[in-house]
Amino acid sequence: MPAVPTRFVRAEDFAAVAQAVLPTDVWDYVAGGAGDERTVRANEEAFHRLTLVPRMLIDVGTRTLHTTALGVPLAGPIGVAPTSYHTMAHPDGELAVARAAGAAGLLNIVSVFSSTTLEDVAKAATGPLWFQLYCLRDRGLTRSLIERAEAAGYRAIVLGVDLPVIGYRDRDIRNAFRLPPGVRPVNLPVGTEQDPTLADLNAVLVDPRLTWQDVEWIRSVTDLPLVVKGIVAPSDAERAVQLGASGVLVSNHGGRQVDGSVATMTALPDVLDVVGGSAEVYLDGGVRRGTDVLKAVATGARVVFAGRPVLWGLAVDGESGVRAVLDLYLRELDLVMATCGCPDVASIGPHLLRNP
Ligand SMILES: Cc1cc2nc3c(=O)[nH]c(=O)nc-3n(C[C@H](O)[C@H](O)[C@H](O)COP(=O)(O)O)c2cc1C
Ligand SMILES: CC(C)CC(=O)C(=O)O
Repeated sequence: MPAVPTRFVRAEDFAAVAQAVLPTDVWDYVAGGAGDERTVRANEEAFHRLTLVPRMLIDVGTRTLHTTALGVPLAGPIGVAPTSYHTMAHPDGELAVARAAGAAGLLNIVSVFSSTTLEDVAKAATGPLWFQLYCLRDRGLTRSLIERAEAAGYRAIVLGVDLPVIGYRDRDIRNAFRLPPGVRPVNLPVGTEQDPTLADLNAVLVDPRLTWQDVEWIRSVTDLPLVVKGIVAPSDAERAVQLGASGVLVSNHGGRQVDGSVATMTALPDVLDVVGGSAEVYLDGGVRRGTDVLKAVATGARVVFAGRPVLWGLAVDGESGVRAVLDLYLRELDLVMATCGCPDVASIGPHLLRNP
């Protein structure tokens, strides 16, 4: 692994520099959440509340972080959460993120609201990709996106179910946030002439009438494995798995949808109790440190994902900035595994948690 540049010793060191280089409204869009941003903070605080009980005198001379997600080999149990419109943060946008994730050997979930076509992202990628879909009002278009993702080599469909509408985001409302010039949802047939707010643009495209029947429909139109993203209720997780989901991504959208929503690390154990035996369970929200990754994996998450930190790295230095952020997670995880007595991911378990 490359040496850590001393200026950036933790993922959050990238945030301050990203804030300085991004226009204020773009920074607010990335950093912000719904309402008072209590859930944005709660996601991180839930990690802080969990304490570890490291184990000693276990041979950790040879360590591996390798794991799999739905059979896909990965260099570690940390991946890139889907986030929209990467060219807002850096001109190389999604291509830089795909190259960095591929070089690190980590899973990259690409948003349907990418500012580079899903085909171009797939061409640039050297590692595994999953495609995150919102079900659109136009079902023909929704289906064609799934077919395009299949043809381009994406290995799973990640259906986002927590965004029937964009949440009440104070910062974006104050800024009347619009996409910057030249940044467009290029996977979708949206004209370049309009200039609506992001929330209005979204309302035209995404279907707020989505129900479980539509999950069944999406399941039926693809052979790719289905992951349902945006679930915190165990009963929702159960239903998703009953309808054929291979994985559940426990997420509150980084606190961007429902202020006051339960923190994802608080929700995770209950979801695992219900579906942990029959599906893979992933988590995102507030993962900032290798210790956070360890705590989520110890609780039972297969892979965890980072959203904002990847955008910080992208804004700071394109592909190498993203690579540096991902390497920090891997480096921190490697060291915390060693110091907790875990030579591999399989040996990370609930015995490491004080109050699992
Ligand atoms: C700027 C931004 C854009 C996002 N866009 C999407 C998106 O297009 N699709 C999606 O499923 N989730 C989206 N998310 C949510 C992330 O996938 C993820 O759930 C969240 O960022 C994880 O929390 P973290 O940022 O604390 O790591 C977005 C998040 C941010 C910060
Ligand atoms: C374009 C938006 C719907 C992307 C998103 O999910 C978000 O901003 O949280």
